[in-house]
Amino acid sequence: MSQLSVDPLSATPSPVSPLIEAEGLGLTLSGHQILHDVDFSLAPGEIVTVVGPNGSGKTTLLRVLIGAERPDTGRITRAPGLRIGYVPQRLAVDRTMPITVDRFLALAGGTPAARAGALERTGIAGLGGRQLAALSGGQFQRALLAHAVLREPQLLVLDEPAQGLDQPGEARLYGLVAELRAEIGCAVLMVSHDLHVVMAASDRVICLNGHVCCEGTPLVVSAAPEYRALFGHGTHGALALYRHDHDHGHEHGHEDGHDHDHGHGHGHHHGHSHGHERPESNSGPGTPA
Ligand SMILES: Nc1ncnc2c1ncn2[C@@H]1O[C@H](COP(=O)(O)OP(=O)(O)OP(=O)(O)O)[C@@H](O)[C@H]1O
Repeated sequence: MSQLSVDPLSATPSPVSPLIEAEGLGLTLSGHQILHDVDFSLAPGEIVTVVGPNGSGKTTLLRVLIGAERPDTGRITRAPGLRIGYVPQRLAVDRTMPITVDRFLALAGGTPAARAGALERTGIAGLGGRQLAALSGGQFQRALLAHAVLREPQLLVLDEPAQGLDQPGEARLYGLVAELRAEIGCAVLMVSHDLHVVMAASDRVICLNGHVCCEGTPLVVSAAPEYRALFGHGTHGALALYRHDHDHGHEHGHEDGHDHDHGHGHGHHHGHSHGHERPESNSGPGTPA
């Protein structure tokens, strides 16, 4: 479906320029090709989730798209002055270095009122004086979100924002992400391993395995052969794959009770039949506003 805006002067619908548009992205690190031939486009207000096996390049793609990593090939166009709020995959807080939530937010700038507003928005009002290292997992992820929304971003980039949370906590966090999108009007680009969440909260899903295996609405992707080759059949595929891979050597206390799918799908499927279901406004070259 194409995204249109109405020009108040002419009252004629006009296509909305993408926030980020990229073509033919490729990146090799330490002699390993991490990404190749990746095309990408993100419209204002859209929620796009990247799924893929461990090591498939999801974090790297996010870093390339926000400009933290330079691709070897391809081109990226970002809307001029694009304000991005970023929650990285890992942020370790050293308990020996005390820092309160409010001081942490202050690192991103903003007035005390703006910081209080960000805490309010993310459901942790009143925790500003708490030590960052003393927060629960869910509170910590919310503090990271508060940091990311402080400057009213046009784009929120979230790399597994619900990691370490139990299922209800995960559902609440993604509910919050949807609320923030509605309130701020920002687009959201995130990495997630939870297909249920993807189905509920995303406008579009990109299945990545070094390249874009398939993309489209959650329903289209979950039925795509490329997706199923990676994650297996049924809605538990993605979750089970992730849980299994992360079950050894990590202390995820909440994982008991989940089915473990030992059919890894690590024979990475490189068939290129793109089940693309792109919004029309994303398919052509555009000059971002
Ligand atoms: N700076 C680097 N130098 C060399 N290899 C790297 C570097 N960064 C990432 N890689 C490799 O690139 C591959 C993709 O990593 P990336 O973190 O993007 O995957 P991912 O899909 O986000 O994985 P996960 O689901 O486990 O978080 C991995 O094999 C990783 O070891």
